[in-house]
Amino acid sequence: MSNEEEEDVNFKPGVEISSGKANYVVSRLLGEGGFGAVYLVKDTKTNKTFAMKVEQKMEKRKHSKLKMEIAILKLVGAGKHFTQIVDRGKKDKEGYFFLVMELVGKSLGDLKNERAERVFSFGTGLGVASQCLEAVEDLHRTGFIHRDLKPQNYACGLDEKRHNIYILDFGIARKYLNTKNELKTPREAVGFKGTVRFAPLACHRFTELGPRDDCESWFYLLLDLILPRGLPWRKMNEKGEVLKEKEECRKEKRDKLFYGIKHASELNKILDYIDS
Ligand SMILES: Nc1ncnc2c1ncn2[C@@H]1O[C@H](COP(=O)(O)OP(=O)(O)OP(=O)(O)O)[C@@H](O)[C@H]1O
Repeated sequence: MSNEEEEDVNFKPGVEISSGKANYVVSRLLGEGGFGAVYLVKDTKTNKTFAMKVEQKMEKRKHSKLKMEIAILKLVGAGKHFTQIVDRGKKDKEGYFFLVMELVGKSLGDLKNERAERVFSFGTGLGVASQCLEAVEDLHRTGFIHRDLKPQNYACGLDEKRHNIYILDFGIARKYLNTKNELKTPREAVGFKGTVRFAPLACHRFTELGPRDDCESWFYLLLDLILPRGLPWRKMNEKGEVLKEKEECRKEKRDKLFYGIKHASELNKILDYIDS
């Protein structure tokens, strides 16, 4: 494969992309991830704005993240916590896939960081997190787990949908049910996937994840939104060190985990419930 083929798609503002359905013009880059980029685009006929996620086609990449996202968004259908698919396509000559979807607003991570105290109030955090959990529940019903829940992968809607929370980025989601709706046989060893700060214990231990592990990441997300001092392992990068801290926070460091917030006993119960 030539270097040229491996170069990432890099759209400048003004670039036009046409599909069988519509013509889109790129306004600006919204964000970049490991496998592609998301652009703000406008339908040139209707002037409506959307988000376009673009992924470079690569022979060496066995599984397209974008195809996975499209498959999941199709499965969940009109779920209120999922961005609706507007259009999708493949550009064989230019070598990329694209997905045009409903445009959403800022991520929970960005909204939290914009606050002076870099934290939501307990009430806001709880309200937001309960919508985040609803979204995961809807996803689990389709037989998939997300495996990378974090404030950066949730966003608020726009305008009249500004109080609605959307779940984003299904690039490392995995099917946990087989065609008979039974749990798939767990693999013996699994590579670390996801984000160290929000990873469940099972991920650190290289074992197969299931729906409960998404719930564990969701619980870390809830704490991240409301803890004035952040998660106890927020400054650690080394996976082994983070695992040790997460384990200790189950035992002698429980108080440290919930330091500075009310309703610690209820939060304790939620963590025990997830762990059991
Ligand atoms: N529908 C959307 N509307 C507005 N912004 C979006 C939308 N989807 C994604 N974004 C933004 O684009 C950025 C990248 O999105 P996303 O995380 O889905 O991409 P990714 O390539 O899968 O990233 P990663 O490699 O981190 O998993 C994020 O900042 C996200 O907030």
